Amino acid sequence: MVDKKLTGAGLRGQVAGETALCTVGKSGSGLTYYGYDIKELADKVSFEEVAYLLSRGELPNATQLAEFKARLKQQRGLPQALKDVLERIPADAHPMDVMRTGCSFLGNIEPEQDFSEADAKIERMLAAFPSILLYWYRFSHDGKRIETATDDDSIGAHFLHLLHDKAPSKLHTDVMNTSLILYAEHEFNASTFTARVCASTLSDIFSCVTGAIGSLRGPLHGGANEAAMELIENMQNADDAEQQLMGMLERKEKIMGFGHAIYREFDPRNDIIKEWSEKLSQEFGDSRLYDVSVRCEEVMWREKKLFPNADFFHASAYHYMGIPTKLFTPIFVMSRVSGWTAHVKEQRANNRIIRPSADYTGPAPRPVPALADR
Ligand SMILES: CC(=O)SCCNC(=O)CCNC(=O)[C@H](O)C(C)(C)COP(=O)(O)OP(=O)(O)OC[C@H]1O[C@@H](n2cnc3c(N)ncnc32)[C@H](O)[C@@H]1OP(=O)(O)O
Ligand SMILES: O=C([O-])CC(=O)C(=O)O
Repeated sequence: MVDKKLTGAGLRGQVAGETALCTVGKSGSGLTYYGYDIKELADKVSFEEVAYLLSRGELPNATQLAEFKARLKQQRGLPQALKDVLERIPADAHPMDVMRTGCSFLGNIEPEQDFSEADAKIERMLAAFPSILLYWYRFSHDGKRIETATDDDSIGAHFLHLLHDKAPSKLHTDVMNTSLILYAEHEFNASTFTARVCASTLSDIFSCVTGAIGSLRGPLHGGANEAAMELIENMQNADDAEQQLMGMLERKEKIMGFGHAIYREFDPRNDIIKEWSEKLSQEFGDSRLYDVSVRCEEVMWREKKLFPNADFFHASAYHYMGIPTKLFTPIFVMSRVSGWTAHVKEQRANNRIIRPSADYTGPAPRPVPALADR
C-alpha cells in the first residue's frame, strides 16, 4: 500500500497503545485477526469461530465450537424487564439508540460484578443483541411480541429469522455470516478506542460497549452503511449515478461509504462484500442497486482516487436480503461487539488509564472580572 503522511488532527498516525488482535493496512490483503487473513476467514469459517478467536486468541476446535454455539443459543431469550423497556421505545427511535439503551439496561439487570465474568457477559451480548433489536423492531413496527429464542444455528440466521418470521435461505445465511466476519474487528477505530478508553478507567463491560455503540452510530463511522443506501436508492441507473456523483463532487459534498482513515488504496473487505452483493442482485432479479454502486466505485476512483470502504456494498447487499435501511448499523453492532469486548479484555490485562494531553489554545492567564464589569 502507498504511504501517505498521516499527521495532526484526529490522532491520525499516532500509536495509542498495543494490540495483538488485528492489523489494518499492513500484511497480506491488509486486514488480519490474530494473524489470520480476512479473506481466508471469510472463506473458511463462521462468525461464531471468529468471535471465539477474538475473545480467546485461538480458533475453537470442534468441541469448543459446538459448546460455544450451544451457549449462545441458550442465551437468546430476553428478561421481561428488558422487554418492558423495549416496548416503551417509540417506533421512530433510531435503532442505534435502541441498541445503546438495550445494552445499557442489560448491564443494569445482569451486571458484570467482577472482571472474571467478562467472557460470560460477552457471550450474553453476542446472543442477546439481535433479540433486543428485533424484539423492539417487531413490537414497534408490527405490534408483535415475538419469541426471540430460535433454534437457528448461527447469529446471522437468528437475526434474519426474527426479522422475516421464517428461517433464511442458505445464500442469505452465508452472506450474513460473511458480513458479521468482515465487521467484527478493526484495530483502534473510533468505537473500539471509545471502548478501550472506558475500559482503562476499570469500568464494567456494559459501559464500555454502550459508549462504543454511541461512537459507531455516527455517519463517519458505522452509520455510513445507512447513508450509502440513502445515496444509491435515489440513483435510477449507472448513468444517473455518474451524473449525481459528479454534481456532489462539484459541490464538495462528502460521499458516504468512500474513503478510510487508514487504508490508502482499497479496503480489503470491499471485494468480499461486493461479490456477495452481485450474487444477491442476481437472485433478487434486479441489479439496479448493484450497477449504480459499481459505477459509483468507478467514478470515485477516477475523480478522487477514493475507494469504497466496508460499508458501501453492504448497503445493496443488506437491501437485497430485505433488511430495512435503519437496521443496517445495528448489524454492525451485533458483529463489532466481538471486537470491542476483546479489546476491553486486552486493555484490562495490561492497563494504564488512557489520558492524553492537549495543546492549549485558550486565552493567557487573566483575572476574573466582577459581575458588574462584564
Ligand atoms: C466501517 C467504517 O467506519 S469505514 C468509514 C465509514 N465512513 C464513511 O464512509 C464516511 C465517508 N468518509 C469519510 O468521511 C472519510 O473518508 C473518513 C472519515 C472515513 C476518513 O477521514 P480522514 O482520515 O480524514 O480522510 P483522509 O485524510 O483520507 O481525507 C483525505 C481527503 O479526501 C477527502 N475525502 C475523504 N473521504 C471522502 C469522501 N467520502 N467523499 C469526499 N471526499 C472525501 C477529505 O475531505 C480530504 O480532503 P481534504 O484533504 O481536502 O480535507
Ligand atoms: O478503522 C476505522 O477507522 C473504521 C473501520 O473501517 C472500522 O471500524 O471497521
